[in-house]
Amino acid sequence: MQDERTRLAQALAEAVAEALREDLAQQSRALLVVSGGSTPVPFFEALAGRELDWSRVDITLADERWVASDHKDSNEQLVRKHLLTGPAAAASYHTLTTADDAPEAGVHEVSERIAALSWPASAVILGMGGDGHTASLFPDSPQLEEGLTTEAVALAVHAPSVSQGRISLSRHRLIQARRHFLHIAGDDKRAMFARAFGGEDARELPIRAFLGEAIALYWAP
Ligand SMILES: O=C1O[C@H](COP(=O)(O)O)[C@@H](O)[C@H](O)[C@H]1O
Repeated sequence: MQDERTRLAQALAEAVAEALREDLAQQSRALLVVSGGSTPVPFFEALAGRELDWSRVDITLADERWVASDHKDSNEQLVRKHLLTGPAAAASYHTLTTADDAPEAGVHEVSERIAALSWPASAVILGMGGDGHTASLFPDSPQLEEGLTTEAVALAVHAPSVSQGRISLSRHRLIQARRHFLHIAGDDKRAMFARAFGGEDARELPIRAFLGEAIALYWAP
């Protein structure tokens, strides 16, 4: 099982590295949007070693927990530890947090920072939680409707199912990419993906809001 996840991570890393190389041949900078959580670690490690001109790559996250960057739940910490190493250490990372106490206070500054990057992104890699959430667009969040419909770059998010406030890029912003990938692992995620694929209501399973786009599924047991 672990071998299959490692192979999957390597295949995804090669596809994303190739996307970045292709775009960097045509433009001065390329943007990569990655997800947090636990699934991306082997992908980050595989991608970090790929040879390309990382000094012209900007990296940001699809979503972040509103915690300090050295907090164990910080997605940024995950990126710094597992992706911004080796050749990829030359990339520029753009944080989704500020020094403010709450995401509502920081969302404007974050949105301006992220809007200034080279959109459309070369690649957006989404994850999916066991409840069908993606980025921080949670089915039980009062901000879900806003996240699915706003044309703003990002929004502050709270949900009963998660303890920390969050910031998430909006659906509108996340679909602004040349390539989309969905990276998931495990039989429970496959079953959730099949359920999502078989229905339409993104308010029930937010990942559905991205399945109408061309999205490459990377799954391993
Ligand atoms: O909370 C989050 O969850 C999803 C899925 O994470 P995983 O650990 O089940 O892979 C992730 O895509 C998102 O970025 C993260 O903040």
